Amino acid sequence: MRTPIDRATWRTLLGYARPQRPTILFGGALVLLGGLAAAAQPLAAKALVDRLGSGAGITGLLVLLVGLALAGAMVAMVGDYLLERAAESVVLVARKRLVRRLLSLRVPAVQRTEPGDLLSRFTSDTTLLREVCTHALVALVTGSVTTVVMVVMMGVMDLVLLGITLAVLLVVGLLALAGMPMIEKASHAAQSAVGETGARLERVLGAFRTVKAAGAETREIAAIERGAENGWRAGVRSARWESLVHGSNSLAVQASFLAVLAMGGARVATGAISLSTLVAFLLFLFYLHEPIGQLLHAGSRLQIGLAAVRRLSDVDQMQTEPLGDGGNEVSDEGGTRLSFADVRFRYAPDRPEVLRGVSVDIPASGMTAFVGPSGAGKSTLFALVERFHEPDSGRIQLDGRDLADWDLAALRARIGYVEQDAPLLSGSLRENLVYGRPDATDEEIRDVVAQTRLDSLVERLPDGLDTPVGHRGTFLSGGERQRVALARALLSRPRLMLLDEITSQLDAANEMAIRDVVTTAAKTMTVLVVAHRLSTVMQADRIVVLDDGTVRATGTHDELVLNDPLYAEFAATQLLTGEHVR
Ligand SMILES: Nc1ncnc2c1ncn2[C@@H]1O[C@H](COP(=O)(O)OP(=O)(O)OP(=O)(O)O)[C@@H](O)[C@H]1O
Repeated sequence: MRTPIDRATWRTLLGYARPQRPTILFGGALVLLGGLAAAAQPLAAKALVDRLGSGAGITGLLVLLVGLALAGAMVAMVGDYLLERAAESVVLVARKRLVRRLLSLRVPAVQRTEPGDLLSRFTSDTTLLREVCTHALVALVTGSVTTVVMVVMMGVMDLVLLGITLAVLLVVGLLALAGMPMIEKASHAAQSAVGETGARLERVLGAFRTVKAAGAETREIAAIERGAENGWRAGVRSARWESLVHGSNSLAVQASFLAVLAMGGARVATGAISLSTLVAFLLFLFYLHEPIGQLLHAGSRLQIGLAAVRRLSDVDQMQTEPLGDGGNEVSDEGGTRLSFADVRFRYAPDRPEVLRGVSVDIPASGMTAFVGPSGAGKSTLFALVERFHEPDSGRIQLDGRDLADWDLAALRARIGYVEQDAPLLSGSLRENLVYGRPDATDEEIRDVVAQTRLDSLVERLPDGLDTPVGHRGTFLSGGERQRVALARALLSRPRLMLLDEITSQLDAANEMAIRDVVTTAAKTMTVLVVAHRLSTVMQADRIVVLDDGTVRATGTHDELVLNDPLYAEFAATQLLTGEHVR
């Protein structure tokens, strides 16, 4: 039963093939020509038998037969190459389209997915389009045309024998039609299982040390094997239906061959048809095997392709945003004003409200520290400024303009963001440093490396700045990662700097140095820090105390200690320090 979704899937499938239309049409025409050349062979054979009977010369005909066979094969070969080429191009276009789509996804959309599953769509599902968009589509056309031509020829030979043939073929056709949707369903299940296994594997490799430390290898292997077995089962189910559909072709041709042989023999005996007609008819029947096989194969491949298109189209349904276009915009314009007015936000409708009416104005210069208990919503505020998420209500304004009115790339280009845990990207230290500003000069790099006290690390590394940092920066210590992340943000010279607990893993000497760097930075840009250390908090020009999604108080450390007993207690008991609260 075809539904509108199926039609949409079909349209998408054809959309993948559309850019390759000229090559597919030309290649398909050549393949069709090759097929027709093969179809003409029985006619030449019939003439040969007739001439043999009448004792006439057959050399010319033989040359024609050989010529036909050779020309047909050559033309089909070129056509095949063109289709293969188009097939590769289809995969390339599908991958380019998908990668643009994936990188355009909004943060919450990606957070709801499993990266491993998205990866399998890129690597595995696009490959399945290869054959489907070209060979299968062409085979559908060439198979149909060749079948029709052959059937007409066979009708010209003898209508009775054609009637017998068609009756047998009808049975096969019905069988095949019944099997097709099953192939699509099983193939979709097989691909989904590949995605699930990929996701599970990504989970393990992403937290490999945790898996090892927990001794969970055997459990994880079992889970991944179960997923792989599910994929195998679905693949076997698909293979079963495919063999049934393909096998029915041989069955049909053989059954009709026998029926035509018996009936044809009787008709030759009664003189209703000549022997050469029977031979030609049987040859047609024999050749018919090929286009029908093509049709059935194309049909089943198309089902597999439709399943892949469905999985690729899932990504099209996910929320996207405009792409960033380069890196940070270096600015010497100074800081930027930021204000939150009654901002409310929850991560999902079924989640509790994280921000419950946050209002605060942050002037264009100096350092503002956000403090508060774990889960108060500090990092969430930063995520809203970066527009990773949109507030449910209220307004956030940058330089007096609603964030929603900013061009997203321009907005993010003004912000330097060092997230909690400071994850790095695999690649060299240099690549990580210039990630937000690929055009940074060596001198600028040297400068931030010195500021963030990374120079001694660079000296120690075997290839200096060009030493790889490992997946997510695992070759570096937590404190080094934090300093690299800060250096990266500083190099971008943003107007607004968001620093989320960037000193949590630093020793006292490094922390002091970094604090000085941040204080200096706060002279030329707006710096917002989430801080758990009293020393950082005391350095701030103003402190915003967040508690349970609301602003409890704002002021300097001294003001707050005097006016807000809860802050005083919090500073004394919860901020990490050896220092005493004045
Ligand atoms: N992506 C997310 N999806 C759903 N809930 C989330 C998500 N991120 C954070 N939360 C929840 O939102 C609340 C606020 O988290 P947030 O990270 O903003 O707190 P925080 O004040 O920065 O805490 P910490 O000091 O521990 O970093 C927490 O209860 C957290 O569980």
